[in-house]
Amino acid sequence: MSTHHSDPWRWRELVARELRLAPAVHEVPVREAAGRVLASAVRSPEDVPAVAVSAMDGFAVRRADLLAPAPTRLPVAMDLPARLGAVGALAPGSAARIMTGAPVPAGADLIVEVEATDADPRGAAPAEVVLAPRALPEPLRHVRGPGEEIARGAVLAQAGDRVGAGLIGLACTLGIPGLPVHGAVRVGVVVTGDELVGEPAAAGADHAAGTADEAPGAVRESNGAMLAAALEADGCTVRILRSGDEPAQLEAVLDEAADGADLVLTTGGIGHGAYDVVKELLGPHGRDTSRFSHLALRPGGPQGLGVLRGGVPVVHLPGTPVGALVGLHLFVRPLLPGADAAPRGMLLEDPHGRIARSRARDGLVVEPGRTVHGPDGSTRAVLQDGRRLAPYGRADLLVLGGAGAQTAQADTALVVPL
Ligand SMILES: Nc1nc2c(c(=O)[nH]1)N[C@H]1C(S)=C(S)[C@@H](COP(=O)(O)OP(=O)(O)OC[C@H]3O[C@@H](n4cnc5c(N)ncnc54)[C@H](O)[C@@H]3O)O[C@H]1N2
Ligand code: MOO
Repeated sequence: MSTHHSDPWRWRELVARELRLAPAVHEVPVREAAGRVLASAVRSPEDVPAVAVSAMDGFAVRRADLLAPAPTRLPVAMDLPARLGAVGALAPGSAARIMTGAPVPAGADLIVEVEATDADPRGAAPAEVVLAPRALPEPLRHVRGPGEEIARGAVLAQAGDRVGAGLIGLACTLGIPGLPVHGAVRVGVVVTGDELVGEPAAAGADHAAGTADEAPGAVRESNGAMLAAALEADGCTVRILRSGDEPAQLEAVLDEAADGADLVLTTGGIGHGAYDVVKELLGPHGRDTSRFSHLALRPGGPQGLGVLRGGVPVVHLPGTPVGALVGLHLFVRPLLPGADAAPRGMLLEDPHGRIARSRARDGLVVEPGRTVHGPDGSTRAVLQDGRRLAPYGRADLLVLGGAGAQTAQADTALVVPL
């Protein structure tokens, strides 16, 4: 790969900087927010607990009344279950039987757990109790103060977090009725090429079986369904459209794709040939609204980005299916709210040393890998055998090699989950 090719990491930054997706934001009822991506941070509207409550079943007392370590006999003046209703003050020289979660009466400053008394934990409250803690408890022992669990204003989750069961429980605890989540990112995928045959693969459609033999040079369209599968896994909704290699046709198809979309992707037509329709229409000799580059990246070298009519961002991916898939994962997924696209280090099993050898090359070299969990608790990326497309049948990782993916440990590679 020659050195004039641009750095893929810088391209990734450029795409993220220039193309901002603005998917709709909805406030949805808490139960419907599960699995969606937060559009803004969620803060606690109140203190939890709202007032001081007991953390133990036992007796609320005034510390000054305890003779500990000697036992103390006190009359039981109140019985406080964890129920609704106002709680009066505790008279000096008396105890209140109290249950876990019940508000601590004014005047009481600690709880003696029932195990440290002579009281029967069941049945009616006794008239008197002997309190025998081993030592004099610290002030506020077993009292949970206001805001001790959750302080009012505390950030419970950040924008971009996926809503999980924990946040749903918190929202219910706090009486938060709805959460602000992103609507699905609507993506128009435009596949280009006069050689493509078969119906564009609508979700659930029986995909174009047998049609490739109908004409010499025909290629079954596969990028649409492949990219849609990856995008839908990130919660996007996808429309697949097709264009031939005529700029006028592509122009009309792009207008249609951009209508109601947050993002448009194209595949094909960005190489160095005579019929590169995407480049011809949108590049410097056409509308000049997209820029194109050949990155030091294999596969997926040719890439582009721009803005369509109506301000809709567009990413141009190469036509080769593996190049398009790599481009999607490296450059498009980082734009999608909640997508898990960050490269991470993983132990690598590479029996033929392909990644190690690739490190002599510029930029990034991408190979398909599969996650394997060892009996020793280790997780490893195992490189899949085969050329180009075939090993992607079982791949769940992109394994990054080349000089642009050096890691500190030789047995570790950067991977991106597929
Ligand atoms: N002179 C040079 N030629 C090429 C270079 C180069 O550096 N110098 N780079 C090569 C690389 S790398 C790639 S990748 C391709 C990119 O070209 P395009 O993005 O214009 O892709 P197409 O030519 O349209 O298609 C390439 C290949 O993929 C098949 N294809 C396209 N779309 C689909 C689809 N939707 N489903 C299935 N298959 C598809 C298409 O039939 C071609 O076989 O440029 C190289 N050339
Ligand atoms: O960059 Mo291309 O054919 O290697 O996808």
